[in-house]
Amino acid sequence: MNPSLPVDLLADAGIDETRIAIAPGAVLLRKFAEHMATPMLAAIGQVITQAPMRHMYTPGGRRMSVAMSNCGTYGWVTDQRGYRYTRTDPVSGKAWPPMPDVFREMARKAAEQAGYSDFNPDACLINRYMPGSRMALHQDKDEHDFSAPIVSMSFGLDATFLFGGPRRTDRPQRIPLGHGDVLVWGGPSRLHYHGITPLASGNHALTGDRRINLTLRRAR
Ligand SMILES: O=C(O)CCC(=O)C(=O)O
Ligand SMILES: [Fe+2]
Repeated sequence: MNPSLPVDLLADAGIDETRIAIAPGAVLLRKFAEHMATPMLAAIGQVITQAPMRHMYTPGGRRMSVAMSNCGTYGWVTDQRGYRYTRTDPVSGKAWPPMPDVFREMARKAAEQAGYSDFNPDACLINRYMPGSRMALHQDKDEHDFSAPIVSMSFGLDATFLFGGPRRTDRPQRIPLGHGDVLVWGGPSRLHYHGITPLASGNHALTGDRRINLTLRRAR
């Protein structure tokens, strides 16, 4: 089977169905990372042997249903002291594992496709969703500079991404995300509220009973 064939036929017909505008500054790149899923999942496996996935606690004391780890110069953490980026993993006291080149390059290419040149992420959050795991509507606003976009990659089970507006009360769009899909948002939508509805159970050939998300950002 040649999975790229239907896309090529669409491209020949002048239809670019893989690149979908979501909002000003926000683009969904369907299956953009699919061809690199196997090496990327292997790289995630390497990272989490050094910085194991863990359930963090919100500043309000709630255990997050999503398990997380990080790689890159900075890692995003949350505990009773608040949401922030750290250079070291609070569990081990060691630096976060380096960001695999394959993550950095995929993120850079996706950002470019979405109209953001020279994206240079210094932080990669790894999110693991099991059935029932969710992420409530929030803004990504712990970064110092909002000029860089966010690049978010999905692997494994399908999810429903909620993409809202600049106010928490703005009614979100429901965007189905599948294996290999990459969502990029920045510019006018950089601070838009977003989240993930509770993951449905299922089985994926590469990830089994879970969804893995990589969220790449410029923290500093
Ligand atoms: O899992 C996702 O697709 C979204 C993750 C997210 O919004 C975040 O980690 O800030
Ligand atoms: Fe987010």
